[in-house]
Amino acid sequence: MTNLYLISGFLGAGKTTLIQKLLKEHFSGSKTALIENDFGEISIDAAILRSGSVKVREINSGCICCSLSGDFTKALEELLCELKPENVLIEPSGVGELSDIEKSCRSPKIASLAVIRQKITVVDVQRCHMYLENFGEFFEDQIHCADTVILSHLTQSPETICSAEHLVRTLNPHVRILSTPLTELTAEKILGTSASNETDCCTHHHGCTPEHCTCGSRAEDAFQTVTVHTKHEFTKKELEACFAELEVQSSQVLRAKGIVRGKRKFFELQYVPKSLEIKNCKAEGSAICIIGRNLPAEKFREIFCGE
Ligand SMILES: Nc1nc2c(ncn2[C@@H]2O[C@H](COP(=O)(O)OP(=O)(O)OP(=O)(O)O)[C@@H](O)[C@H]2O)c(=O)[nH]1
Repeated sequence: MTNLYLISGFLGAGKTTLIQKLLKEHFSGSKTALIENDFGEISIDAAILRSGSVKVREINSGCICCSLSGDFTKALEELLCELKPENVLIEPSGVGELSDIEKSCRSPKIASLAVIRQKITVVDVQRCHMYLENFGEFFEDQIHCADTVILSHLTQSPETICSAEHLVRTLNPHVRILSTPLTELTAEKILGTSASNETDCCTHHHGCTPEHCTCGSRAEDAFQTVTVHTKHEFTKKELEACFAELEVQSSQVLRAKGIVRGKRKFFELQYVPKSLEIKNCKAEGSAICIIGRNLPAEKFREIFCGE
């Protein structure tokens, strides 16, 4: 039996960061595969994770369990049959519903090949109240169905951490909450106690089965993505100025990420509201994916010298 680990969390919460840590510290010596689903035209996460050594299968656009439910179950089944991995890590898009992914993983075909070991949800303590208020249906489901919640972006005051913990507890009284910074948590601590039991933990039902799911249209109705392809060679300063302008043009950007060209190198861009990270990057790329509502696509193309 292959072990399945579901890693969910809202946009920008820290899923990929957690997966990178687990791959390095726990799964490196084992046959481990990763299924990635970015909400957008291209998968930035897959490009970043592929620059390591792990086998990555990506499913783009929409939500893996929903509009592409058949594709997801098929991709997972193929992967299980072809590779026979010991472990598969599944990262749904930030607007994927954990309950739906779980249902797909418990479908008869998959259940005969693999078993869910852990359902982990990463929760950004700085933004969780805002996300619950504005995107409750996606956010609640991810917490409600988790075995373990890892709190992220813990740089704020202890009160913020306490109120995030309280919010999580209200949505899922029995969940295990880890509130130590990710850098100080061991992989064993994260994966150690398998709280996952074989009963259907999730009482939230919205009438979808993996085969006939309507959630994809919900995610696609609620969120818009704009992908800007750009061959421009940026400096860090220029990129900072571009994102400052992006915030002027739209207050409804929830997430942006991309890989763009710099002078003789590539930059990985990670943006969540009010925070931009620019890192040197091994993977090559020339696109930025922006997620939010009522996005001015043309303005964004102008800002990033898009094609
Ligand atoms: N300060 C801080 N930054 C973090 C933490 N976790 C992740 N980040 C940063 O937040 C950004 C988004 O992190 P990702 O790991 O890509 O988030 P994600 O949940 O995979 O994002 P999507 O899949 O795009 O929704 C990156 O710049 C990370 O370096 C954390 O605990 N603290």
